[in-house]
Amino acid sequence: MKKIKNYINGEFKAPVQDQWIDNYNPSTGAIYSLIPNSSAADVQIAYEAAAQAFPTWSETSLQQRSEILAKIASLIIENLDQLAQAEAIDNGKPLSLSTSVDIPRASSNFQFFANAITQFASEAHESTGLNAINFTLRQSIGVVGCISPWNLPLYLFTWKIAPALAAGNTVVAKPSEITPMTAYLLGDICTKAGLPKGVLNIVHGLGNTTGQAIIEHPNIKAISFTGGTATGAHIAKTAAPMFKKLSLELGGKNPNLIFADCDYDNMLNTTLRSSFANQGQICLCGSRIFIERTIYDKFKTDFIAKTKALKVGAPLDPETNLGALVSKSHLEKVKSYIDIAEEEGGTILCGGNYVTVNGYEKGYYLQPTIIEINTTDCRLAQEEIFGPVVTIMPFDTDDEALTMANNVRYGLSCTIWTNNLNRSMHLAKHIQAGIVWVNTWMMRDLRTPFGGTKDSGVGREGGFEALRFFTEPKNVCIQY
Ligand SMILES: NC(=O)C1=CN([C@@H]2O[C@H](COP(=O)(O)OP(=O)(O)OC[C@H]3O[C@@H](n4cnc5c(N)ncnc54)[C@H](O)[C@@H]3O)[C@@H](O)[C@H]2O)C=CC1
Ligand SMILES: O=C(O)/C=C/C=C(\O)C(=O)O
Repeated sequence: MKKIKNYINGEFKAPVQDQWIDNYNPSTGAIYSLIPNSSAADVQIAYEAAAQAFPTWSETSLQQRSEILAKIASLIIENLDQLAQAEAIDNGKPLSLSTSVDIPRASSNFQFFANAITQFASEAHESTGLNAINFTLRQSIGVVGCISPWNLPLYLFTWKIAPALAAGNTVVAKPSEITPMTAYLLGDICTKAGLPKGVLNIVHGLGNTTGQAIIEHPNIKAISFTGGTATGAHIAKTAAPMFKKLSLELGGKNPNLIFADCDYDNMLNTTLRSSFANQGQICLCGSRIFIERTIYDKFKTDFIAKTKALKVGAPLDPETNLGALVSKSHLEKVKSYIDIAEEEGGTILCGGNYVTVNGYEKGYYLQPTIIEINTTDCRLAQEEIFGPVVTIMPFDTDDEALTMANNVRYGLSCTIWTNNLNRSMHLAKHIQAGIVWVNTWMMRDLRTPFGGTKDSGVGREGGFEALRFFTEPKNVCIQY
């Protein structure tokens, strides 16, 4: 059985205690590799390698750092087929998606921050009348921790690592234990790109052992985390008394507000994607769909028809629209929400059942599911399901739509479908979310601030926000 190893100080290493975890292929339900369940001892070794590499890396010229990151970006593209296949097998997502989205974006993350760091500047303030000038240094923090989830494995792993490295930090990173493969393959790419030993250290293992050791480490001074809200709260509780810098990108329960005056065909096709892309396992998926009553019946009929036409299948089958869910326990969690639909007063309009895929009978497949609800005060409309399950409900007025959209503990993103400029401006201003899309979904410009409000997290990733997070400002005041 293939054994994935930790990547520490530029070398692949078995875990100190020789403890391993099974890694499942979600499309077949079979164990297909083993990964280290790294202990605090492994994290300490990774930390020491990172600490040793820090003085040199933080003083490496921006040009050199930028060239190495750009080289990683180009090697990811050279290895696109291998990485995309590995991601599809490890996560269960369609190969078409990992080939067109996940792996290209992982490359773009490195290329973007290779460029961004050469443009990052700090501020100066002249204290007029006092004969003084202030300038702000933005200094690398030191060793930082990056912890990422399983839904967009290499995409989100690199979204953290790239700015951390660009800003001159050295990194101890942990990918999700459920999808470790592409992070493992990244180690070799980093070596080939000439990233000096110890600058990036990848430690595999469970959240409550390996992850816990990273967040508790007294000298890892900043943590960038993406994952569930409960885990984010636990990290905040652990790290806050140690005064660590925290960036927490957490769950979402995003509203999709559809008005009668929208471009209907574009809305319908995009809503299908925002509902079921990656089996609905993206924190930005629009899982709560609210439709203006005058087009509700038409939308309902058309949306059901399009959803029924989606093919659930094996990730490597080019015809597949939805692959497998990431794990058996996650499949069961998502299904448990479908099972409470009736008692919550909901009606399952389509889907709702497991799918048996020929030749992949033990895989974790679920039909894309639409549930009609009549109140937003129910678990289906309040809790993050994080699967191919959406709710639909009509509204009559803009104010009602806004109230429904905001009636939730999360505040990550929102999509508004309308051709009325005033309406979109008004709603965008009053929606409680970190990201608002109008007449589009998941259109990403990596320069923009990315993150949520309320229980969707604290801090912003992306662009200079990420470089600010991964640096410590120091003001220098000179009187002349
Ligand atoms: N991007 C997002 O918004 C994501 C949201 N979720 C949500 O969270 C729910 C639970 O999914 P999980 O896989 O359990 O997510 P999780 O939040 O537990 O896992 C994310 C990462 O955090 C690590 N982790 C877990 N406990 C930790 C700890 N004590 N210290 C440090 N790191 C720790 C995990 O090993 C993984 O690398 C999902 O059903 C979904 O609703 C899950 C993944 C991504
Ligand atoms: O595009 C991005 O930067 C991020 C996308 C999705 C997530 O962060 C997520 O699903 O967690």
